[in-house]
This record gives sequence, C-alpha cells and structure tokens, in this order.
Amino acid sequence: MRTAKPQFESLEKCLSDHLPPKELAEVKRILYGKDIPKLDINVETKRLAEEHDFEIQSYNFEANVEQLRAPRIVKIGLIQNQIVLPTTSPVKAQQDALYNRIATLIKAAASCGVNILCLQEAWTMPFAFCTRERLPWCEFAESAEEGPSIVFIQKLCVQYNMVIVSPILERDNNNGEVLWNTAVVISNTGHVLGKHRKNHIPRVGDFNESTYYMEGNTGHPVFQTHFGRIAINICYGRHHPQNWLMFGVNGAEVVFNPSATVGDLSEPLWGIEARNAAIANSYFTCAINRVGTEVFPQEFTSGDGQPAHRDFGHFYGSSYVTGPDGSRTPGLSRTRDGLLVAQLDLNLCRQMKDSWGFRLTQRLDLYAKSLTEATNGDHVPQII
Ligand SMILES: NC(=O)NCCC(=O)O
Repeated sequence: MRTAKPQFESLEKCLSDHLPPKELAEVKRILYGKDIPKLDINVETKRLAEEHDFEIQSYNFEANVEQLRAPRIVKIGLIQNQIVLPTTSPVKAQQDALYNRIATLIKAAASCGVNILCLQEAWTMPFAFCTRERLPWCEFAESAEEGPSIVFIQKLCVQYNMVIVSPILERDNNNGEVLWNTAVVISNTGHVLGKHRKNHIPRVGDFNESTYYMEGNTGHPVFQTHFGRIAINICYGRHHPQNWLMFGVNGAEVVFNPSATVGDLSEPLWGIEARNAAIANSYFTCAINRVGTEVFPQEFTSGDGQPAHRDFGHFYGSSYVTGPDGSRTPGLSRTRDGLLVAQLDLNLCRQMKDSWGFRLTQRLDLYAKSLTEATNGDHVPQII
C-alpha cells in the first residue's frame, strides 16, 4: 500500500539539499552530536534494496580503546515498513504478504551481518486499533510462544544466527485468551527468550488501544542475549522517562522503541525522547516507526471533535539510533520502507557512565523516597 498524499521525505535530506557544506556540518554537530561515520554497504545488500524498493543506511558508533577490555562490537538492525495489502484483504493474505516483505528485509540485514534486529510495533498487522472494531482485527492476535509469526521468525533467527525482537498482538491462550501488545525476544538459536508487554497504553487521538488490551504486567525485563543486554520500551512508553529509567536500572545496554505514530501527533517529540533517554541512562536507544497511510473499510471517530475518517494519518518512519553520548544517526525516510544498520561498541555505555557520571549522580534513593511520598493518597505538594 502506497502513501496517500505526497509527503516531506526527510529532515536530513532537506538540510543537505539546502545548506552549504560548512553550515551543514555545524548544524549537524549541534543537532546530532559528534559525526557518526557511515559503514560501507555491500553489493548484495544494495542489489536487494534496489530490487525490492527499500532504503538502507549503515553507521558505526565507535568507542575509545581501553587497556583491559576488548571492544564489544555488535551490529543492530532496525526495520520500518508499510503494510503490503489493503486492510480489506483477507487476514491470511495480509499476514502472508507482510511475512514475505519482512523476510526480504531480514535477508538484507543478514547480508550486512546484523546480530540483533528489531521490527516495528505490531508488525504483523495494520495498526487497526483506531477503529475500535473487534473483527477482523483481533484475528491477527497470536500466541507469543508458538503463534505463526513466531514460528516464522524463529526459523530466520537460526538461519541467520540473529536475535530478533518481534512486536506482535499477543493472545494469551493460557489466561482467558486476552490480548496484549507484546514484544517477543527470540534468540539466535531460535528459542523464545522471553517477552515484554507494553507498559503504557495511549488514550490520545485515534490511538484507541485500550479498547483491545490493558497495561502490561511484565515489569521492565532486560534480556541477556548472546550479543548484549537488550530491552524493549514499546511505543507510547517513550513519553515516560521512568519506563526508560527502569530498563537502565536493570542493566540494559540497548533499548529498542518499536512504535506506530503519526506526524500530527508526535513528530516534534520523535527526535527528542529516545535520544534523551540514551543520554540520561547511558545506553543505546533505537526508535522505530512504521511508514505510510493505512485506510480502513469503515469510518471511525475518537471523540475528539474531528470529522469521521478512515485513516490514522501518515506514519512518518524516521527510525534512528542514538548512542549513550547523545550522538545519533540521521533518520530513515519518512515515506519508504527501510533498514537501518548500526555497528555499536557497547563499551561506550560504561565510558559514558564514567565520564558524564549520570548513573552516579542520578539520586535514585532520593526519588524513590519522594515518589513513595507523592504516590501516597495524602501527599501534600512541596510548595514554599
Ligand atoms: N502506538 C502507540 O502507542 N502510539 C501512540 C502515539 C505516540 O506515542 O506517539
């Protein structure tokens, strides 16, 4: 499915098209931090990208050389994509078309040597939660342990020796068949390492997700993978600094933020929140957003005074990676499917803890005490 109306392609493209090189370098330094060198993309990956019409960008986050620790190099991949078939197509056809598309993008990630890959929020379906309709959308839900997309991804994990974070609509068959918004972590040996359920559920604009599932009950798990410690802060959780904080407290080195969000609502916040989280928590963050405009069969409203409509607005892509030093990659396109590859030296996390000291100075004990008091029913604000 193609974008409904012509869209602005990307902030970075606009800047480099219109600024002289010297000014561009200064603007980038101030907006994005130190320059992240590009990594070469091999011929096979470029061929895949051209043949299958997706964008590919690749960067290298370097760290200082240490005397006692070897560099801890890991390659991560972020995939953003449009849905493939119209939302009126049979459910199975929509699923199969998405599997097909994602298989190609994952193949490209493998040919770049990606070790850990994350897909976008609810990648197995259109983001139909705006509609508040039950059918057919609930039919996309599946077991996080043995659902069809899990089995599909497990095979790719083994084939490519890759850890894959697969955000799906979960149906918990052991507990009343209720739905959750869940990210499943599948190891490079094809085992389900665990899952995390979205902690913060939006109630804004057309994001009527609370009609389908409740706030997650899995806390803030960090997954020890073969390639590093990762966590997942699903979409709306990125507006909650405490959510990011807890993944850091639990030792994450890379936090993925698989999302589905639209321009009118959140775009000015997009470049700030995940990036700030990387700085404050001394880890890498990876913000991933879907692309395109998804049109639904029936009109819907969301009680916000807008006329009835059949689409959510434009999902603006713009996926990017930030390092713990605040440096960030450019975003992928606002309009095209894409793969963003970043080589990280995880040693940068501790190096930032040592130099800036945010983990040393963050005063968790003070806030634990103050928050305990503030969440008491009889809290009196400290106003003097
Ligand atoms: N998927 C989701 O939680 N979207 C909410 C909108 C936003 O956080 O920008």
